[in-house]
Amino acid sequence: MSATLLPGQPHVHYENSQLHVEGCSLDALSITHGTPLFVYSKASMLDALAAYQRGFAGRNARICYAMKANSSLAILQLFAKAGCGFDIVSEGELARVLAAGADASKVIFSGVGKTRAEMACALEAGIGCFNVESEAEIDVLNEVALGMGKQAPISIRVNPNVDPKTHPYISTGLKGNKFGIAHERTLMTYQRAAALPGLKVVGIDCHIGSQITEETPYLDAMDRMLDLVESIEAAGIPIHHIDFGGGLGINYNGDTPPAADALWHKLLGKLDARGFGQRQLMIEPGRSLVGNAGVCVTEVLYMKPGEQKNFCIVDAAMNDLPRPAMYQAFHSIVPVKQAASQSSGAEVFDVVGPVCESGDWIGHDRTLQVQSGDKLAVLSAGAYCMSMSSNYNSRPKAAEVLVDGAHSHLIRQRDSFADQIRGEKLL
Ligand SMILES: Cc1ncc(COP(=O)(O)O)c(C=O)c1O
Ligand SMILES: N[C@@H](CCCC[NH3+])C(=O)O
Repeated sequence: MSATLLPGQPHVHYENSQLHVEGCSLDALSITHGTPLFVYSKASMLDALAAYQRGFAGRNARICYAMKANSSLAILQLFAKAGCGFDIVSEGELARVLAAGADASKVIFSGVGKTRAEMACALEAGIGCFNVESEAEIDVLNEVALGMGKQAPISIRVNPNVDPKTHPYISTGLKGNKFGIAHERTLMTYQRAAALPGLKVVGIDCHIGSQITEETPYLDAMDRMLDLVESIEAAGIPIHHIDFGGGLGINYNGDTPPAADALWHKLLGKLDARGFGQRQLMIEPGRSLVGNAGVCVTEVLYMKPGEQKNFCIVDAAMNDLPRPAMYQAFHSIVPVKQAASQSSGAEVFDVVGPVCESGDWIGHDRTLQVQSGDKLAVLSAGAYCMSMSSNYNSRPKAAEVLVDGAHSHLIRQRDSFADQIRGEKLL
């Protein structure tokens, strides 16, 4: 018996040439549940969480899982049971975390466009904090809270103008981004918010971007945040918690982000040095908790040799895995069964889906030894894949399985076509 680990995927390995997630064979799971199929490792998610927990040992810290990365109920339940709070960005996300058993007081609500209805719903549920993103939102939240006879707990999300050195679509902490309140306007905005009777200032927040693989942007952002906390407190407004957002990257293609515990060791050093070491901390990690825990299994439908390109057409598509089309993102693609001879017969293919768009690709120029009927696994598909999937081309959303050791649990069935047309009316 031979076990071969895959880089960056601690719970995905070949055993006797068959790809496994923990103790479950992906070939067997895809025979039972069909393809495309998302398969997640519970141990991988809990290990990723443990790295943050180690980093915060002995500190007053709360890990609020940014559920937009993967909002499957069973995954939310797993993090809720592990003691996490949640970072949400819509009423729909609030409904999901509450359905999964989350403690509302550990929920924080981010996003630049919260509606009055969403604010009211979150106030009614008793969430822990609104991360307010504009001066206009401050006034609306104050009005909504007063109308309900409540006070809304708030942090102001600061845009620290730090370059996270990531894809421009997932950078959020630069002046040109729509997120947060400009660093220079932060103090006056706190002073305004603190004077409003419907609001209670509890913290400060930032989130500078996603898939960050360097520590410098975090260290710079922390300096800027602590400067602000000092000036806000000097103006007589106490800041009970510091929320430092999420954004830590994962290994997709040889990326080497810092480990969560090592990064936080450095950041806590900064907090300690400036006397903020005992302040309550919050973070909002998404991708780094779930990204490397998931794979998407897909079956090869057709091999299509061409004059300029060879295509390997699979049954997963941009509606299941939108990241390549949206950000030219790279996901490793590996066979579910390793061929007897690794080198002979391998060719270079574009791996593409059935959707009617030239942008429907999963991998460009991949060297594979495949034929129709074979299965492939798209790696690092735990974050921003299922949660960004759609029914484009009226394709059903894929099923999802959570693996726990040798056990597998179907946590979401493939959509039915009846589900897709429910709620629509013929004229
Ligand atoms: C406000 C906020 N918090 C947290 C996250 C989670 O980011 P990531 O999945 O990169 O950790 C995001 C997404 O970038 C976000 O917009
Ligand atoms: N959807 C992005 C991350 C967005 C983070 C949310 N602000 C991705 O797949 O990389």
